Amino acid sequence: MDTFDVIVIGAGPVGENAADRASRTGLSVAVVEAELVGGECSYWACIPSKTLLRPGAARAAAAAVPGVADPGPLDVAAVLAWRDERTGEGDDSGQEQWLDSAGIALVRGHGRLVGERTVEVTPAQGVDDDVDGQVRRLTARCAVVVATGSAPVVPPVPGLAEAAPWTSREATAVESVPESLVVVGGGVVGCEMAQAYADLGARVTLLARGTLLGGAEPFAGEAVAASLRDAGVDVRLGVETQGVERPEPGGPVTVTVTDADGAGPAEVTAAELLVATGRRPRTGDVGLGSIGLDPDAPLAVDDSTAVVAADLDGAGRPWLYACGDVTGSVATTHQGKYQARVCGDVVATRFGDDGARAADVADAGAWSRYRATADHGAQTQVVFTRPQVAWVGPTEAQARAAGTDVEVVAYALGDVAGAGVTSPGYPGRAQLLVDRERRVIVGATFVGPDAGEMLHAATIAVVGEVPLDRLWHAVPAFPTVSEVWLRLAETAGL
Ligand SMILES: Cc1cc2nc3c(=O)[nH]c(=O)nc-3n(C[C@H](O)[C@H](O)[C@H](O)COP(=O)(O)OP(=O)(O)OC[C@H]3O[C@@H](n4cnc5c(N)ncnc54)[C@H](O)[C@@H]3O)c2cc1C
Ligand SMILES: NC(=O)c1ccc[n+]([C@@H]2O[C@H](COP(=O)([O-])OP(=O)(O)OC[C@H]3O[C@@H](n4cnc5c(N)ncnc54)[C@H](O)[C@@H]3O)[C@@H](O)[C@H]2O)c1
Repeated sequence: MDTFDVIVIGAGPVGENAADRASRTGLSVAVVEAELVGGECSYWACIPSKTLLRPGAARAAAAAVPGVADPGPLDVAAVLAWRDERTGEGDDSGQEQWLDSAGIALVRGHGRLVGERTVEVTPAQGVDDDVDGQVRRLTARCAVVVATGSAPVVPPVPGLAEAAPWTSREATAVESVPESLVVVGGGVVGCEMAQAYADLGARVTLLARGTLLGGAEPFAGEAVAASLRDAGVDVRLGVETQGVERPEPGGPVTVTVTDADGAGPAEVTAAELLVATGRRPRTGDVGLGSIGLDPDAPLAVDDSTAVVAADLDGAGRPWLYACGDVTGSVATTHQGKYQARVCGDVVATRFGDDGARAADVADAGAWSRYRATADHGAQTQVVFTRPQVAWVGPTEAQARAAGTDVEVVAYALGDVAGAGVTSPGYPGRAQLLVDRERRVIVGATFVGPDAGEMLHAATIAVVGEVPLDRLWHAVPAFPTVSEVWLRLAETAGL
């Protein structure tokens, strides 16, 4: 059967979720996947990177506690073996079985729109495809969801592409750790991989155009830069990459940089080079031109995840949806899956049960399950460096630029009793942004060991718009690091 109610292009974490939710009112759903079911996150991003980072964090936590013997260097082979175990060594048969058990059809191959609600699937390189070298044409009775993710950007620096640099794929899939690594880009991937490779014993140089972690509060990037330097990483801020040379394929690579003020040039030579300069939504080869959309732009969506620029179907309903990295509005698995839950529920309700409940979607309020409202002011992110950096909502600068009069309330994590019994010199800081007019928290940043585990309390406070006076009654347990919430409330005047 080549006709389904819903076709999802891309079976990453986001596409899988959207397909699952869309099938819950009995709609037939197919997902088209060109590589591995589970997407970037499972095999070349979140999961491998976190397994590479966790051993170093565990070692540092143990080493910080008096009386614990020096844990010594990491067992690199064991770390890589654990990474392989967690990523399933590129075997997606478990994910395939899950799709099967959920009643979702998997079509392996490369999907492209060729008109309204029509998707052509062609063989994809290196994939055991279902199209047997043939082109297969799928028709969707109701909706098409694009969840094709994103691809790394390699900037047009002279010699860079020719040097065959690593992107995050090679960095997370490594079989042996190079003696030295130069990382271009001081964002999330650059900082996490600089941390991981320093932990694994490589001599690391991190080249950042500006400061580190530009999307977070400035104090977060400063803390990560200081800690990476303590770990032996050569962190160079405010440098511009001018050129790359690699005379022998696989041989040493030399990067030429200048300071922002033009000083230099200086050269950095290393055994390997990682480019971590951002990602772009994967829209270029999805056939968007066939339906009059710009293939070079992210697929902008409204709060119901309907693609804004797409035409409606004959009954006046949106038929094209998108979620995850491809929208350009989120770049994490958890926010993409949030969009996917909204998308799947919108599609299932709008088109399922013969459309009997379509009005539920049309009339939905901002905080209904049919609107991705948290995308606007409550996106979360955790960076798994040491210290970890975790935040929800806008930074102070972003909040002020949006016209919100915020009070900044900050407290040193090391000054709470729970930190004092965790380890001497416990580092870190918690910061809340309080809307002065409404007396609710609109943003929060935590920097410290395991800071990501403290984030969700803040996310609940932001999404729930919990008044500070009520938050006062949420009593953190003694002696935990989360007692910082009490200290923050006191600092805010309670
Ligand atoms: C190194 C690294 C570490 C990261 N760590 C984290 C983390 O710790 N936490 C976090 O939340 N996020 C993390 N991210 C971000 C996270 O990986 C992405 O946000 C997430 O993978 C997006 O999911 P997605 O389903 O939108 O896209 P993807 O995971 O990219 O999946 C898209 C899928 O679509 C398929 N596809 C694309 N085009 C087609 C086509 N035309 N036809 C058929 N199939 C197609 C692809 O093969 C792929 O399987 C990390 C990213 C990187 C690079
Ligand atoms: N823990 C997590 O949630 C996690 C981990 C890794 C990646 N991710 C996601 O993956 C996405 C991609 O990560 P990323 O680090 O590649 O992107 P990023 O946008 O976080 O950082 C890119 C960095 O590269 C710099 N840059 C851009 N062009 C440059 C150039 N020509 N020369 C030097 N520097 C340049 C930018 O100034 C920026 O600092 C992120 O948006 C992030 O959300 C998430």
